[in-house]
Amino acid sequence: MAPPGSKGFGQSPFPGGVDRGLTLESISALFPVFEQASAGAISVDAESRLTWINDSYCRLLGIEDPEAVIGRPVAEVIPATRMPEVVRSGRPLLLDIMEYRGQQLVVMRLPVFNDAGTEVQGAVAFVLYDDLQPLTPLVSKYRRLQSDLAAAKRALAKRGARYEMADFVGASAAVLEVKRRARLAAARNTPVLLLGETGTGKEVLAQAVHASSLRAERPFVAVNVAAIPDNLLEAEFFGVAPGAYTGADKRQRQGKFQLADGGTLFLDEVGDMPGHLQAKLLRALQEGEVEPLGSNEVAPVDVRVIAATSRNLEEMVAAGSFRADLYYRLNVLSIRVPTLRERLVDLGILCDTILEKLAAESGEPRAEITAEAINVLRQHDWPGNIRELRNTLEQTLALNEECSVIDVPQLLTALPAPARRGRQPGVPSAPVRPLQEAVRDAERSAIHNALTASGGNKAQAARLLGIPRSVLYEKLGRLADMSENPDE
Ligand SMILES: Nc1ncnc2c1ncn2[C@@H]1O[C@H](COP(=O)(O)OP(=O)(O)OP(=O)(O)O)[C@@H](O)[C@H]1O
Repeated sequence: MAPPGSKGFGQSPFPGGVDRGLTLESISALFPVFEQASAGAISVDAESRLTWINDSYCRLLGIEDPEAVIGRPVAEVIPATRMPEVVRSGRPLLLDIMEYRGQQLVVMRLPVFNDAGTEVQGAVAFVLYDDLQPLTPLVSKYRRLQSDLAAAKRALAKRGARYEMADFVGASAAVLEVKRRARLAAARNTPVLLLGETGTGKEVLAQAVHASSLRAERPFVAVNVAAIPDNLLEAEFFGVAPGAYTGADKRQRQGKFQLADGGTLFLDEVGDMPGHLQAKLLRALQEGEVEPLGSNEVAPVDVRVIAATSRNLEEMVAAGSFRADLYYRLNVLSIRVPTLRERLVDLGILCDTILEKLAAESGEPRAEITAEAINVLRQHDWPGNIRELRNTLEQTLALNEECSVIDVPQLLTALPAPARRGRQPGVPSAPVRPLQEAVRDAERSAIHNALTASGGNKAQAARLLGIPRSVLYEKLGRLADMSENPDE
């Protein structure tokens, strides 16, 4: 039956029109059909007191003396009933599952209106099924879909965070301390600040903290502040309201904060954040709300922030280029991630893990590395840290076909020049040459090192070298000219 006021199409089944709720008169024709087809029926008055109950419902509920329950509030007789809600709202509950002493009953509840259709004068209810058996296929399909959904959500969350605590490899005292603090961070919900040079594993650690936290099943969203042009950062972080500017999407575009809702947002290179956005980030952290670009409304977000930087934030605060209030907000729990130079004892285990990963990625047999080769690696300074170590091992394998054991000669094909010279005190490490030539070679080697460490990323290499990107391009151009005309 169409509810009062609803629209429909085609020829109406009720030519006289339907403009009232169910009245006693209209329900009386249908009542016997429902009553006999169902496993039980009751009616209540405008105060939700039981006015009538049939035999089968009494049997179902185990009521021996029906007279004793008539006139009592229905909720006293059937504690899980929602009849009072139907009487109060005047809205039917067409299908509901109600628990009664361990059984699950599928029930339908309908409000009953007075003749004028203006006031609820009670309600009737029918037990459609007293056993879920006939609904089993439906229920099991629902359960299967629920568990597929949960599995898909878990897989999605894992895709966000690929690393766990065990992936932060190392057994040195410095690494054990890092892991102790990371576990502490995982158990809390406060912001975490990861400090360390490029390639030391800050992102690995951020993912590990997320994976060990209560938010592990929720998203892990990473954003590298240095990699996004300043004018796009605000939209990237906080999203864009529909039609915020000419050409903007008609729909709302979610920012990283909204995408990370319920989970963790990893802000890499937070020291590169421009001033005006630092204020907005501070507000998001303090108030737990964000304001999409072009919107005057704020939206609540529940995000745990892990920030990382290779820059000296304290110095930046002193110089006025990083807000002190944001710094203190981010620096609730800080973890200094050690450089590879500080934990050379971990070289062996790191090489082992990296070679294992490289084999899994390429499908080739796993290569071994000799103790002598590791000794050579120990001589190097590793400005690009573990990322550089990984690149060096990857290049060694690429340059030495079918290499099953990496020994010193294989390693030297890929290792940047300075480490090859070794450190022999008292013996010149290279022939004495004119200073200009030595400086040029040192510059070439420093640039080569930085590019290897950054995996060819020139912006990152320039940062490692402590020079602007434009200067790096200029130097690369000059070095290229020199290799073409070596006598210049
Ligand atoms: N402790 C570790 N154990 C194993 N692998 C590591 C470890 N730390 C880093 N790596 C590997 O080194 C590479 C660089 O790590 P990651 O990106 O986490 O460094 P980062 O400090 O965040 O660098 P950046 O500051 O340049 O973003 C990755 O390939 C990562 O798998």
